[in-house]
Amino acid sequence: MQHALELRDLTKLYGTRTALDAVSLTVPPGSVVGVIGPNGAGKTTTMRLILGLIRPSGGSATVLGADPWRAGPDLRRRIGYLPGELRLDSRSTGADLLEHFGRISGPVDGRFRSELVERLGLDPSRRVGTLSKGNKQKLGLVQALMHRPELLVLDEPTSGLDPLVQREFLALVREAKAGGQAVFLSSHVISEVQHGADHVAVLREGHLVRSARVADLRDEAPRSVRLEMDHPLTPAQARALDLAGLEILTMHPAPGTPDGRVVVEGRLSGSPAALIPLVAELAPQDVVIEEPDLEQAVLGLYAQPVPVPAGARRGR
Ligand SMILES: Nc1ncnc2c1ncn2[C@@H]1O[C@H](COP(=O)(O)OP(=O)(O)OP(=O)(O)O)[C@@H](O)[C@H]1O
Repeated sequence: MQHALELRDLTKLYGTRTALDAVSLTVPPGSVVGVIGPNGAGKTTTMRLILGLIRPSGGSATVLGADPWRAGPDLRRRIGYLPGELRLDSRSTGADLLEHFGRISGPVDGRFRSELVERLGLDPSRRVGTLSKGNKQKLGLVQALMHRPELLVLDEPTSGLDPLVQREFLALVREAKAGGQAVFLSSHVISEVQHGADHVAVLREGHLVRSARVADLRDEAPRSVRLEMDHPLTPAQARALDLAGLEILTMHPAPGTPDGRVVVEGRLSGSPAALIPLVAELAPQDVVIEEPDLEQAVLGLYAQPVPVPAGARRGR
């Protein structure tokens, strides 16, 4: 199957500063890849390279089988792009702008455009200059989605949107995916990537520090565990729990329990399968095993040392 998007050792230098260093990544049709990373990680640079707005210093981006730097408007029409900073003519109404973008990226199915406007709650009769940040963002999303492009490139798509509209956006992403469209989105919001993407790419200082299925990253993420017991753990019991992957962080008397209950708090790495029978044997009064904390897993990647640069290549 041909990938909708294929980055191979993609590198971008601004002067001597390496904004992106040998990043390789693929996005098959009908899938959603979320790229996440701290400020300045290279997310926007990657998107601008995919759009052919800037030229790579090394490596390549292949977008729907073409080189975006050399391709013309025909390729552009097959992509829906939401830039991080929308620059729109403030005197035009939303409807005028959608007409205008439709002429460039069309053909546009008018009924689908109206559906998007309605689902995102956009008032297209208002002049852009009078719209709030979130309402401008809705306009940007409608123009990116309305021609049902084969590839969607969305830079921080939910920025400024209220939670209900965010939810609608995630539903639209799921529908796009089900219809075979490929989606490449950037986000600072880990939960958005968790709920919207199949695959996550973590960028840091221009390096791809992790590329994994969201489900795999989630399985590896730590979970908080809390046991409430009527006796403290013996050293042998603590060792057994440790061997099952539970790092015990605290063990203290439970507040508000005069009968001497003890609360054990710990962090579990990996699956709880080995832990559960041990916990059952301890017969605790209460057990809480939290959902895996993807945010902790990703923030951990932000903090790790960046690999030694592979050596950015100039020229093509
Ligand atoms: N036109 C430019 N000239 C020089 N340096 C640039 C330019 N654009 C980006 N950079 C630098 O490239 C690096 C990557 O920037 P980029 O905007 O791609 O990051 P980002 O991940 O999108 O960050 P943010 O989350 O803050 O939007 C940064 O160090 C940035 O300062």
